[in-house]
Amino acid sequence: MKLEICLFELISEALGLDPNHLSDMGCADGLALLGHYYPSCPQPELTISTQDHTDNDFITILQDHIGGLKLFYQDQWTNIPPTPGALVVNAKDYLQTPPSHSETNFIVADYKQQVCEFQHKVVANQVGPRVFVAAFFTTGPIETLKVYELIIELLSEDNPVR
Ligand SMILES: O=C(O)CCC(=O)C(=O)O
Ligand SMILES: [Fe+2]
Repeated sequence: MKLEICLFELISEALGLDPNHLSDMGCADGLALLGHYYPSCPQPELTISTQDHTDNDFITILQDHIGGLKLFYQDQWTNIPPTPGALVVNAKDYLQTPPSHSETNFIVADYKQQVCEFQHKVVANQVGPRVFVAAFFTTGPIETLKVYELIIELLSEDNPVR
């Protein structure tokens, strides 16, 4: 099974949906790849980070064996520790990675409680270069008139549309 299909199955199940729900919606239909090269930096403390941002996609899959990725969580910037051989799954709106679970690099937040804007950035590092390919699951580059609607199964009186 392809990794992205497996991930969207796990996310669907964690949200209490049918395992195929997110794939059937088309979340895995578009893939954009971006090569990243962060050179080693002799004085990281004098260097600004990348712009903080959220990814405009369903999920992003990253690898990080060096460190530098920071996530804005509970009003503070938190390091995402590098884990050789692991994949970091970064998600906009559907997921969240609480620091207490970050060693797993993949944790599903309660969509019903919180739909989060997932701000993150990358800071400079003395170690490097940090080189990898980021995989963005997005239908942005595909010409389509498809409209992604709310997942009504996740809405209730306690969790209305915000
Ligand atoms: O380099 C990283 O760890 C993250 C890169 C990133 O945030 C992005 O490509 O959107
Ligand atoms: Fe990003």
